[in-house]
Amino acid sequence: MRPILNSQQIREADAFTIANEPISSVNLMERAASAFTQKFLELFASVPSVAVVCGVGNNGGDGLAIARMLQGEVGHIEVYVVGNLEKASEDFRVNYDRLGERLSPKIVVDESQIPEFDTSLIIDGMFGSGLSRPVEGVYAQVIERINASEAQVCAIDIPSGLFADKPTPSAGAVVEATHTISFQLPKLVFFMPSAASYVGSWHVVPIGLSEEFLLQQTTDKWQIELRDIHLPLKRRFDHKGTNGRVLLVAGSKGKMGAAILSAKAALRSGCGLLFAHVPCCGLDILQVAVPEAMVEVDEHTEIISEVLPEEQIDVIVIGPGIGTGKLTENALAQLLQKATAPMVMDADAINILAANTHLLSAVPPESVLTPHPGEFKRLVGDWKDDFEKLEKLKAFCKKYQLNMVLKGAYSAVCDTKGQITFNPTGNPGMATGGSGDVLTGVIGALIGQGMNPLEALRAGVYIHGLAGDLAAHAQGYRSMTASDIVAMLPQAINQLDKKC
Ligand SMILES: NC(=O)C1=CN([C@@H]2O[C@H](COP(=O)(O)OP(=O)(O)OC[C@H]3O[C@@H](n4cnc5c(N)ncnc54)[C@H](O)[C@@H]3O)[C@@H](O)[C@H]2O)[C@@H](O)CC1
Ligand SMILES: Nc1ncnc2c1ncn2[C@@H]1O[C@H](COP(=O)(O)OP(=O)(O)O)[C@@H](O)[C@H]1O
Ligand SMILES: [K+]
Repeated sequence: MRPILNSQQIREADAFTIANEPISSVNLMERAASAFTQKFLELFASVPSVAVVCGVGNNGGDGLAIARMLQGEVGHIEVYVVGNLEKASEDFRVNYDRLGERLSPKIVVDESQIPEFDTSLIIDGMFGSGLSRPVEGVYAQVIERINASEAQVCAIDIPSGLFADKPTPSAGAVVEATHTISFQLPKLVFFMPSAASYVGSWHVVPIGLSEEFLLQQTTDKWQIELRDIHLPLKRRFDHKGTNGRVLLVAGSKGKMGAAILSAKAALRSGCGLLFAHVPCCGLDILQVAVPEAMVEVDEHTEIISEVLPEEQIDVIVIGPGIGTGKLTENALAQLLQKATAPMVMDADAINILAANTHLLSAVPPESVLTPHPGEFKRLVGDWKDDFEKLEKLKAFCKKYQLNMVLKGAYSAVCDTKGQITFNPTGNPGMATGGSGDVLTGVIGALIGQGMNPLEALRAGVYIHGLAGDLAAHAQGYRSMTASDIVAMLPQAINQLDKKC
């Protein structure tokens, strides 16, 4: 997993690398600028004109080095330095001197000197991880002008004005980048919905910071990587009884689709036997749609009113489409009394827990909850910003000793110790009804096959997002449906199996 470190730790990583590689600070800047330039040229095939806007710290130093490296690679280049040159950092000065006559920078210290920015692209190198307070004054005016321009904006390391690891006060100006090329590690704020319009699409480039130092750092936030996913092996003598016996409790009148999507997803994710408990009205529907499932029928015609857990069930998946009526609430409460297998609780099962929080202590250990932000809010109340949302996620998981995935772009998986891992796969095309039901089935099947629930959660969100990406590639973001995600599960899982 890729650690997500705070600004202080990244500064220390820079310093450790400089002292121990060893490499001079200005050569590390050269390496960073070169890594940025290479990625930039990959992203932007032909750039007629670019303005490089620099502060006087090391982010600005990067900007100067990048401007030098882009000579001959892009069309017209303009360089601006915002701020007082007397306060410039040492490495900024070295790069200032290296610029040469042709790129002679224009200095901006007051409003009258701010250009219109009519280039096709702007590189933002005003502030990076050294930002220590909200951006105001002439810096804020430059940012406003950048944001008002038609140009695409590519930020160096982080958009200027955005704090990497804490809320940015609304008073401070922030660059609205279309792209961000960041050094070595992603910043925590990149995973936050509220920062999306500033960060744009982001990319991380290695700059050779000491791996030894990075791995020693303490953090509770990580990003899932492909190499972290280890699917359960299929062995020659496996049989359906050893490949996971999953009980799916899902559906109600008018919402049998949720049960079908979860059931298909579980079967496509390798589960051996799928028992589906559905209301009477769902029997024919499910039998026809998913012939592989064994259906047990509730006494009630339209809803789930009583669930008797089968013997030898490895995992119980409950929630998609079940509704929150009193009888279903009772059925869940009874199930919680009897169940010993871990549970995957989604959708209305979470809504029932939120309305009856005394039930939370009865949830079997090692169970997982899969709320979207609306369901999560019902469980924990509102939050004032995305950082507080993550704190609430940690506190909830620790208090109830549950694993949880808070779904959305960069779904956050949290374990019982409060460690959070963000999932990088997935796309906005997945914001369509039924996508979450698919995820529930995938996670249930992986737990059923013997993965521990936390590993199953991480692998499940990764596979689900990858299948979503493949579906978007095949169908387009706008047209893809949850069924298309199910259809792409085999390809996604095959990709992971090939990597093993
Ligand atoms: N050797 C290194 O330390 C490396 C640093 N790198 C670059 O250096 C950046 C960090 O550089 P710095 O630490 O010099 O800091 P920045 O360049 O981010 O900021 C410059 C200075 O601006 C001042 N400042 C902060 N907030 C302000 C505000 N709101 N208004 C006005 N002034 C403000 C502070 O005194 C700060 O030190 C990274 O983001 C990255 O781009 C890279 O070149 C990699 C190597
Ligand atoms: N913009 C997005 N980027 C990546 N994944 C997304 C995005 N929007 C939704 N998803 C994923 O799609 C799923 C939606 O789940 P949910 O809201 O429960 O849908 P439903 O209740 O309709 O089944 C989640 O796994 C979520 O992470
Ligand atoms: K920047």
